Amino acid sequence: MKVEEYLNDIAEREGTVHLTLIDPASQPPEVAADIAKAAVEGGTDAIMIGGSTGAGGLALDQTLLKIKEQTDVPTILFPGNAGGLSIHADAVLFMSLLNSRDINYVTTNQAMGAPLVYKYGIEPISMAYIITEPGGTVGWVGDAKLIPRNKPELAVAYSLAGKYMGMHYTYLEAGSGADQPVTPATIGAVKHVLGDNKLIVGGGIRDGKTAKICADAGADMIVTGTIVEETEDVRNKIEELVSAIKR
Ligand SMILES: CC(C)=CCC/C(C)=C/CC/C(C)=C/CC/C(C)=C/COP(=O)(O)OP(=O)(O)O
Ligand SMILES: O=P(O)(O)OC[C@@H](O)CO
Ligand SMILES: [Mg+2]
Repeated sequence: MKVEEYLNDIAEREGTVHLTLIDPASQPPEVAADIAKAAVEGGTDAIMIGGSTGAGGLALDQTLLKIKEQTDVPTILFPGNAGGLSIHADAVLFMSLLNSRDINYVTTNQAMGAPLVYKYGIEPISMAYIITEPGGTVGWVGDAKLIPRNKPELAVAYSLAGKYMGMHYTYLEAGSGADQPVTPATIGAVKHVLGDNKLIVGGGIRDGKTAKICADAGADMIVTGTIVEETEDVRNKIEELVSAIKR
């Protein structure tokens, strides 16, 4: 089964998908694999691998290989640029940062990376990537014209544009480690216009209660990264998040 189908199927059956984001630059491959294994035991549906700085090359390949030794859920690349691709991944969130001012993040990295995706046989999942305030490192690196927190209509406009350009997924990002996630009002307004297209929400989600607010507002998939890196008991934390968002 394709990864996209696998995720959509879980979203339909269980209400919401949980994705664990691992930054290959944050820990050695063995440690990343231990985190991934505990996350899968806690009920996460797939592992996303990426980072906005220094997340490519050998560390990326080795992190993927170790994770694949320890887990059997799909591995999905979340590349900061064309260097964030690896032959060892199952799929890639093939995204355009729609509200970037920098053409590199709108189409150039995609063009430079596309031949590798083709050659390696990685499944591309087309995605509109939209960054809201506060935006964090990824907002800065991606030179995003950040959507104000209290302007759902701007997030709606970009999301609709992505849908009309044929992108299957939309990702509303508040930035890794954000003090607060995207507002429920923005999530709800975007999901309303997306209809069956899948909505991913991430950035600043640290507990089950917050994850549930995002899921109830309309998120089909919830991404958590920082909290997984920071917590002592990964399995327990993922269980908390997963049980809050699944029916
Ligand atoms: C499709 C291809 C080949 C490339 C896409 C290139 C684009 C559009 C990138 C968007 C901008 C960008 C820098 C995205 C990075 C996404 C990401 C992995 C963010 C989260 O990383 P963390 O490592 O959790 O956060 P920090 O970077 O803050 O550590
Ligand atoms: O690290 P956190 O805050 O969980 O954010 C995850 C993801 O949305 C970052 O791209
Ligand atoms: Mg990082």
